[in-house]
Amino acid sequence: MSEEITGQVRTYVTDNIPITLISQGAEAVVYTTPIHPYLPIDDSTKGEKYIIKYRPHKRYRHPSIDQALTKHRTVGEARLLSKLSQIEGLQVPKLIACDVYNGCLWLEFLGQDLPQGAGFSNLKNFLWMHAANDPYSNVVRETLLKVGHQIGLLHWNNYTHGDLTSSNIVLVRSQIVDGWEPHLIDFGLGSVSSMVEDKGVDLYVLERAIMSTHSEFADKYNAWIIEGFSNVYKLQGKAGQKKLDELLKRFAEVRMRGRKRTMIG
Ligand SMILES: Nc1ncnc2c1ncn2[C@@H]1O[C@H](COP(=O)(O)OP(=O)(O)OP(=O)(O)O)[C@@H](O)[C@H]1O
Repeated sequence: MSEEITGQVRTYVTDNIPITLISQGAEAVVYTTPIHPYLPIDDSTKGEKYIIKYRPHKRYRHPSIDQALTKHRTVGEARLLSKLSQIEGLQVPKLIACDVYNGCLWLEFLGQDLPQGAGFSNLKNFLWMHAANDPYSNVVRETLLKVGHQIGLLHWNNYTHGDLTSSNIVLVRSQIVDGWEPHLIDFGLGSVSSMVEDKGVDLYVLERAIMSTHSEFADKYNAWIIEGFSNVYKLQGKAGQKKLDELLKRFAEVRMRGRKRTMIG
């Protein structure tokens, strides 16, 4: 199946653009390529990597519905990314190109391999790497505060992610200090929303993701994320504090509902 999909992507991007499969998820197939779609191959692009995210056709859907849905989701993600990149301080991949008709997005590649063979630098692997020797180290705390800050900026500006897992938070080594800069990726289910419910669900999804992979340290990790998140709202004065209280209340309600569901099954 993936061979067939890769063949399809090759016809869209042309044969002289090498692509390497890095992920095949429920919605999309993701490749890296060393070629920028518009810039020449010279010193400025040498050694760079770019992402091609492709939404394959779903055979079970009627072709015209499938095409409309693919177009809708590709445009939706591209539009959202370009709006989010205008929010000061919010870190998301840059949108490079968008082939709406064929369902392809070209994005900035973010992240790198973690030291000690700990895998790609998403939040999940980063926490695994630290779990073994120093789970509550300063770098873990600082990084989780920054993760919370990123989500706070997203929510304060009335956007939601829709699939906020620890794999959808990519860490990039800071150029300025000795630390990591979290970036939010995968806005396929993202939306413009001022609803506390949507925001509460985002926070709950991430809390669950951290609990399921790092249960021993999850209370502290989640508290640091919420601390970073809350700081964004508190900076907005009284209005921010009011919104924060409302949001955290709803988050607690979402969590309660989730618990009941788990107990009942
Ligand atoms: N801009 C990026 N930079 C680096 N890696 C990326 C980038 N975008 C996606 N990836 C990699 O590809 C994986 C899948 O991407 P993404 O989550 O956007 O697709 P998806 O099909 O919606 O995934 P899933 O169905 O697994 O949620 C990511 O977990 C990440 O490892």
